[in-house]
Amino acid sequence: MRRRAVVWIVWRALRREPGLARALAGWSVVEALPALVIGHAVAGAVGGFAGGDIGSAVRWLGILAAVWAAAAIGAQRVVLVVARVVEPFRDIVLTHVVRESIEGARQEEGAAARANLQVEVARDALAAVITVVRSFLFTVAGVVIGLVTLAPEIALLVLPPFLAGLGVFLVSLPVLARRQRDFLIADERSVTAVGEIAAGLRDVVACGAEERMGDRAAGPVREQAAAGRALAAVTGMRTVALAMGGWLPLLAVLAGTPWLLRRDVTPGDVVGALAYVTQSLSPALGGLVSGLGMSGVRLVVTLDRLLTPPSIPAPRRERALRPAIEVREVAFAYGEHAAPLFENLSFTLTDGEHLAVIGPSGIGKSTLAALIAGLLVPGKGEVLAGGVDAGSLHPADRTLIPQEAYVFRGSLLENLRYHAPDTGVAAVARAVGEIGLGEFAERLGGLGGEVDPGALSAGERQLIALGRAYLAPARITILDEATCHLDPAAEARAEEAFMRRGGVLVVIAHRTTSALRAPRVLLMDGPDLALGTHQTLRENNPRYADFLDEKVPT
Ligand SMILES: Nc1ncnc2c1ncn2[C@@H]1O[C@H](COP(=O)(O)OP(=O)(O)OP(=O)(O)O)[C@@H](O)[C@H]1O
Repeated sequence: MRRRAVVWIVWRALRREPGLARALAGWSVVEALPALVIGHAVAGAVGGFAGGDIGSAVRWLGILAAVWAAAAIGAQRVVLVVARVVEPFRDIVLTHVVRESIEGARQEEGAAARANLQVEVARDALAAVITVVRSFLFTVAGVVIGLVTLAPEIALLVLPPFLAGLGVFLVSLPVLARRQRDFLIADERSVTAVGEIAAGLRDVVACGAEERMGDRAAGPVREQAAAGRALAAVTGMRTVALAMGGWLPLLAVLAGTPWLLRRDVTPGDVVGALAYVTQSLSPALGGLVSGLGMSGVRLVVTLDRLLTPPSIPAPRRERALRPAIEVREVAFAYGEHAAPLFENLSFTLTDGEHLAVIGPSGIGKSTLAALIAGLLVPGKGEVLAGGVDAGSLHPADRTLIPQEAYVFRGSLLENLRYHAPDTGVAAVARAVGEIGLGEFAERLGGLGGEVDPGALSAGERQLIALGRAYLAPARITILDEATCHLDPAAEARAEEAFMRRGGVLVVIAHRTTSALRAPRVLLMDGPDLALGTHQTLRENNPRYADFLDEKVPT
């Protein structure tokens, strides 16, 4: 379908302007003139010099120089004509993609913008393919005519190995195209995987999930390496084709020279034949092999993307609309012989739910946060976020703020809009008010005020990180003692802002007062975990009551 579409579009462009086909053919002939003339000119010049007819030799060289000059003009005109042939291709493909976009077949964010870029790439690739194939055909035609008119015996020596090399290349082309395509796709996958990890690197380090993330990236990287090796194997076929088609004819002429001389072929004709092979035939085959191998494959891969509707409908959007956490029979331990932190943990949080996790230091609260964020993998059971494995979440789908907040040198606005760069200033100002950043922003001189990370207190840094998470598009927010440097009133204000914001909120509590605000509370105080509301836990769970009594002075 793709190949037919390309041929159809090129055909339409040529039919729309019949003069275009004529101009392309005419200028291609001019461009290929040296391929036709070079052997005769060299043979004539050698014959002239050898026979003492310097005038004839110089005339032949003059003809060759004139032909090269004409070919240079021809090459320039060919570029202009090819540009006119491929321009309608750009318009037709782009119209097709935009129509699909409007009709909803591919309602991905930024699809049209990305398609525009890809269409440019495809157009350039098509121009390169047309240029290369056309140049090859006209050059080979020129060489064949030149050889046959120079000495048909030489054509007999040159053409069979050349055609064999061409055949090997054409046979290997589909496999080469497939392998190159696989390699490009594997390359993109590994870049995406590494890019996603890089985007969440701070969380990864904060949660000690380097190994897990390394494992996650290792799969695509290994696949890319395998695709690279498979590609290298067929690339060898290309070298064989080039050696057969480009260099065997040369050897055949050299080895056949005695035979040629016996059949009254002159030494000048033999040198002329060598010029045909080395200056025209071999470079033409090399150009076809590398041009089709690169531009042809790029054209096929890009058109594939453009003309085939995506088979996987944008999963991220849907997940973002239905945030939910499902922790199912999870067991986790750091290492084989370590005591398990959880043995059979299960709970579900739906959109709008808010859970506070409380428990003594070192019991595993941050570990639970990392499991929910998908930064750690449970030993048993599973953690789902938005219906998929939490480990496969895109970093933009959830926000995890650890204790030590990250801010960078730049304006307060830049710091706050880090995860949502398109947010309007009015929305940022509202978030500042909600989170309780107003006073600090005022001191800084407004949203444009410069943030100097070293000059800020830990609490101020936390407020900025909270404001940033509040504005982030993620609908799953995990605050891992992210308010520990705030005073209780500021902490309450920030948590309440997140509760009003919606989505799923998990607060790893630094103070037990967080539990009083949360509709659901998870008490971690040993392997038996208790989950309930503050009220039910207080009434039914003596450990919870003790824990609160210890922590909250009455
Ligand atoms: N990467 C790790 N490798 C091995 N053990 C770890 C690792 N991270 C944490 N631990 C251990 O796991 C246990 C739980 O740690 P975790 O940080 O989850 O507890 P916590 O309840 O969040 O503690 P705190 O309130 O002090 O932050 C602790 O004993 C800790 O030493």
